[in-house]
Amino acid sequence: MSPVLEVVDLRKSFGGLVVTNDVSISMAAGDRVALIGPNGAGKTTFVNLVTGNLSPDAGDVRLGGETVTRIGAAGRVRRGLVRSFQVTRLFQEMTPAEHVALAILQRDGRTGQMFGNFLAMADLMAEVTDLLDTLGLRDLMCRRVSEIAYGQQRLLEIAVAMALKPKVLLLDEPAAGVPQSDTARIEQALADLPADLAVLMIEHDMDLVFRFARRVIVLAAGTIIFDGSPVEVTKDARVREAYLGSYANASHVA
Ligand SMILES: Nc1ncnc2c1ncn2[C@@H]1O[C@H](COP(=O)(O)OP(=O)(O)OP(=O)(O)O)[C@@H](O)[C@H]1O
Repeated sequence: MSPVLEVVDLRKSFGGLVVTNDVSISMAAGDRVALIGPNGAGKTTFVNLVTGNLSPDAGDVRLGGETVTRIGAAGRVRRGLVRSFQVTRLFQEMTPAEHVALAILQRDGRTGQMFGNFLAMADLMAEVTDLLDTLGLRDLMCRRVSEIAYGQQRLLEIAVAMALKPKVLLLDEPAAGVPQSDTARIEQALADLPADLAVLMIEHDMDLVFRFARRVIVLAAGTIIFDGSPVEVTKDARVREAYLGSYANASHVA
């Protein structure tokens, strides 16, 4: 299958520190990839380079075969590369329905036409309602974000990302900070993502990684030290040493 995302020899330094060291990965439609590694390994920097929030010193990013290295973040979103919206970027005074509606209008290049015509408005609201329903947020769609629980805000991030109809979705610790009682709902939302969507998730929670990912990439000091199956990752000596140690020894994985 031809890749939807290709990252080729990506390199980035901050001062004298090489944070992304000739990193290459390729993802196909339907991939479920977890990106793991110790704190400071360069995971967030890598995602920022892929999304266009940072410029690399060298290397290329390709989406569906098109080189987008010199295209900004908004242009990459239009081409189907979407990163989950961060809770910190949600507008506390706005409702989930308004967030999702704005994302749909942005996707369709209609942000100036929110109150265009009645039929278009009805279609928009139907799509908003459907999407929020899928994520279990329908009953909250007209509440302010400030009034809904943190776990629900994280679900709203996923809803906003999905409203943009991505081909590649990058998720940064989607369940971080969510109380244990609400993580099952987030895991369900991840399990329900469209089968043909390529998903790359940064995650520290190894139980979630092993339930979600069919492929694991390990970054350490800006270099990929492993790219393979979840079962193999626990057996890899370098990964155990750099990161997994106690988890693998506790043999949580079959
Ligand atoms: N804008 C910046 N300027 C200078 N150094 C930076 C900058 N951004 C990140 N770094 C450094 O780059 C290294 C990698 O950081 P990054 O946040 O990408 O790691 P990470 O793997 O995402 O870590 P964590 O798991 O803690 O989020 C760290 O040493 C960090 O201090």
